[in-house]
Amino acid sequence: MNNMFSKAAIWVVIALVLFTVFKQFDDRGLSGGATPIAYSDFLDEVKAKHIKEATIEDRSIIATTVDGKKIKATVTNLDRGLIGDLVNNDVKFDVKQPEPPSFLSQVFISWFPMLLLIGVWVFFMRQMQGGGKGGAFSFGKSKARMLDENSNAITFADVAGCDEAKEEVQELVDFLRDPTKFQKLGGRIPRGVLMVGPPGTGKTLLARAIAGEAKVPFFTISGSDFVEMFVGVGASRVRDMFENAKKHSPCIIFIDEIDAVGRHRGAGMGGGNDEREQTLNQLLVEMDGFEANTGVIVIAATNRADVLDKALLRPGRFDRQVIVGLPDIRGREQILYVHMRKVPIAPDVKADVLARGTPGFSGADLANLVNEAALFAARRNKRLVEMQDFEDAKDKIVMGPERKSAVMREEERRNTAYHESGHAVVAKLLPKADPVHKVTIMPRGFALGLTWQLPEHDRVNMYKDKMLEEIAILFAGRIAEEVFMHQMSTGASNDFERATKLARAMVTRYGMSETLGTMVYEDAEQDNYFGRMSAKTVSEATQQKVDQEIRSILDTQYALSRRLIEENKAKVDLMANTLLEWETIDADQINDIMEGREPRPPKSGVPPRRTPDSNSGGLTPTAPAPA
Ligand SMILES: Nc1ncnc2c1ncn2[C@@H]1O[C@H](COP(=O)(O)OP(=O)(O)OP(=O)(O)O)[C@@H](O)[C@H]1O
Ligand SMILES: [Zn+2]
Repeated sequence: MNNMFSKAAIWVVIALVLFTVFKQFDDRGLSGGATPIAYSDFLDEVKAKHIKEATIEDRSIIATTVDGKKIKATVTNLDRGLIGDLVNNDVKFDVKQPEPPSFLSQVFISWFPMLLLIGVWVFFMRQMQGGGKGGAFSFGKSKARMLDENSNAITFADVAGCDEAKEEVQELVDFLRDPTKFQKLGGRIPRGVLMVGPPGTGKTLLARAIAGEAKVPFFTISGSDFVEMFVGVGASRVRDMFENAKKHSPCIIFIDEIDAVGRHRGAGMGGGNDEREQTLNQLLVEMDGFEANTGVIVIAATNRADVLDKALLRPGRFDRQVIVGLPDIRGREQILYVHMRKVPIAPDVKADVLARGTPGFSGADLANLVNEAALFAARRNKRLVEMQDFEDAKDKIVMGPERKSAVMREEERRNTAYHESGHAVVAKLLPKADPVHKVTIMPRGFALGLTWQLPEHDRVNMYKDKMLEEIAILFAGRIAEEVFMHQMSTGASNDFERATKLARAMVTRYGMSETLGTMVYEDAEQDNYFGRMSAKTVSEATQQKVDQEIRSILDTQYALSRRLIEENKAKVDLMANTLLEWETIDADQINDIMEGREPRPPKSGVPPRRTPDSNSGGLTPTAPAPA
């Protein structure tokens, strides 16, 4: 935007210069070449009879001396004696009417402000319409940078440690390679993919790798480039970018930091940001306007999906999410290998040891680690980068101010490890619970860790026993924290909320309560003009009974869960310590632990697909929508 101001400023300066030049020409002529002197000196000259002739014009008097010099002075009409002096001293003089300003400068003076206004107006109109192609008015042009298929050499081999994400985007590659073939087979292609993950986890890298694998052009732009001070610029940039992309299809448009434009609308009370809203609307319009065969895929990256406008996430827009989380221990090892290829590494360097010592590091941090280590080695005049250099680089990064908050604090990791172990052990012990498939303490979204259970059958009905067990499993995380860490974290609040909802649904919807019977005590919530309200269909007394019943379900399950944790302390402890070491453990290791054996080391490989759930302190299957 500075750009635009400086351009406007240049025009103003040019106009002013022209103006003064005209003015100069005007002043020339008569007085040209005369030496200005003080009025008193002029009077002295007159009295000394040095003046031959004089011309009085408006406020100035121009005179020629006897020796032919030209002088001028400013007169004042206070001096009523001037004419007398001139006559008495034999000066030949003349009085002239002030000359009207020249035609040119007259026009200029009267029209200049008008012209300026018109100029400014045209300027804004042009960029509002986004028509400002080329020339000085290119603000509406897209700022997207294009990498064509030849200059983008990134492939999946450069992206390490996020196999799940790679697997999820493989389909996009297949589509981009040959869109028409894909369509003949009836594949439904997502137009928009949202990559969600913390900073530096390789979202940009992965998007580039998709383009690289498919050998298609890659357009990249940051959400903040759209948000300009002037209304309409962002929208026209979006339009321009899509036009451009369609010409190069099949291709990828990558929008980094989509939250800069995509925050839900009307969030800022009192007007909000019109510009951003317009830009967002334009983006939605463009995405809706794609024909299915356009062959343009829009990939957007954000580290917070929760702040995005819901309209962006609707079908046909960014309806697919790919989670790019922080790498776990295996992932970190692989990322280190990728970056170590670029520097000469001494044989004593152990990537697996480094991976273990860098919990919470993102891909970008690890790339930085290798880089810093190489710098240490260079400063020490070594030919190869040794383990010591890596250790020093790691200390530097961990100690560095920018990393302190991001590297998971040890205390928090321990807490998460016990929390997740609690969920997992109780889930393993309860007969009807779904098998525990994987446990991790890698933070993802808002969750510090996750426990995955895979349902054996598709879930149609939830039976009462199973629901009760589920409540016990939900409680187990917090209980384990209490028992082992003697503290309670906020990570469990979501677990509690879900447990309560489940219990409430059992009593009021599914009629599973013995004391209250099978009557349904709650109407479905209704949407009315004032928002959501549930119609009251039960009496105060019944309502109290309902609350009591919910309370009693929760209490019983809490007690059950607590007993199981207390009786199986050794297992919870072993699992937590295994998690602290490996960060993610799978079904085999979990079984080892439950049978009291030392868990086998993890095998690397692609874990099965999962559904991301970003708002829980641990994922256990959700009940059939107790809204
Ligand atoms: N999974 C990975 N494998 C290899 N290198 C990685 C990986 N993740 C990150 N890196 C390194 O970190 C650098 C920065 O990553 P990138 O810009 O893709 O992160 P990002 O998720 O887009 O971050 P941001 O949210 O800050 O834009 C990459 O250029 C690469 O060198
Ligand atoms: Zn939990």
